[in-house]
Amino acid sequence: MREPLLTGDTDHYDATDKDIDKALRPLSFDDFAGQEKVVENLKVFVAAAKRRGDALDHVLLHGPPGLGKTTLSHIIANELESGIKMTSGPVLDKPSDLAGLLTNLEPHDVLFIDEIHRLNPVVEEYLYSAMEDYRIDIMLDSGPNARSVQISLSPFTLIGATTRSGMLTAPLRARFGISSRLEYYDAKLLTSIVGRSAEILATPIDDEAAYEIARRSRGTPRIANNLLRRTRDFAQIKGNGTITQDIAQFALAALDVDARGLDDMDKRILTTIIDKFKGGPVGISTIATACGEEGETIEEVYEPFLIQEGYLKRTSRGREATEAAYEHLGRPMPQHLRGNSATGELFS
Ligand SMILES: Nc1ncnc2c1ncn2[C@@H]1O[C@H](COP(=O)(O)OP(=O)(O)OP(=O)(O)O)[C@@H](O)[C@H]1O
Ligand SMILES: [Mg+2]
Repeated sequence: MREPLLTGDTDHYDATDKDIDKALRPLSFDDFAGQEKVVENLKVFVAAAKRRGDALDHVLLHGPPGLGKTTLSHIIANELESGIKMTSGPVLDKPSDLAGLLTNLEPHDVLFIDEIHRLNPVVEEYLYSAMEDYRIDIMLDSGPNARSVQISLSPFTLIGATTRSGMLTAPLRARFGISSRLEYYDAKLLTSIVGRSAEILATPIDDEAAYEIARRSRGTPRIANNLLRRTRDFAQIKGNGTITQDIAQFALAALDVDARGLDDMDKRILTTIIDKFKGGPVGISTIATACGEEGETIEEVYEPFLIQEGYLKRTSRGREATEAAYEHLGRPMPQHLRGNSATGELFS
């Protein structure tokens, strides 16, 4: 089976791939390409907190997968010269799991909670006082002996990461003093990321090849790095080790990544809407069933890019394929769909 380029974290890689991942991860703000506004602001907040001797305010990082949320969290901890403890929403089953983590934090440490939109509501409740007052109330015993004790915590920074900021509850969102949205990277930035990664991997790569990989990476550094690793395999087996443009094009075609960076699932989503649902509008769950993919994954992973690139439109009645989608897939667009007449967008 083809290695999934988009979904999931790095669990499915073998050990060497994990090691490579680690090696490619930027460790300081200066190594981190792009997201200038986010990074500039974070630099100021980190410097100010350090100068005052305070813990950095809580940070929410949101945006599509693979854009650098986890990476930035490590960088923030590094720049704060603090420790970092990592966990994720679904893992924190009970309040005691959270209490265990919180009570082990040193002053100014970072607690990173990935997928924070998937916190158990009971655990989330406990997080409120921890974030606000650096204390938690723990229930000891149960039944008639039940009593609550208050535990003070070290001042700490919670960094929450999510691909679905819309799913965060209002009280939780309100407790983050800093909220940063990561955006897709342009091809130029990704070219420099590919160049840097190739250098770390000691793989020679031509400029055109780096650009070729970059522009087909769905604006996502994780994908750029994955495609680089796979093209490097092709260069070593089919070529002389150097990633040339020819090798890059060959490898990307073999990986089913098309000229605009759309992969198999992207294309499946668009062809489903066009061929099975006359271009839409069609609901996300219907698309999901027809494509054999989770609706949540489509919304989180695929749709944001397809919308940004102008292949897909979100309307009140569902998703619609755009003229660009018809064109890209080589399908004639029905006359009645031209000029948005079917979407009601002209008048909304
Ligand atoms: N700005 C950047 N410069 C260089 N490399 C980057 C940058 N952002 C991300 N990367 C690379 O992309 C990979 C994926 O980034 P990261 O794991 O931080 O994404 P994420 O936003 O946490 O994704 P997910 O939502 O899936 O958890 C990292 O291993 C890192 O090497
Ligand atoms: Mg992550």
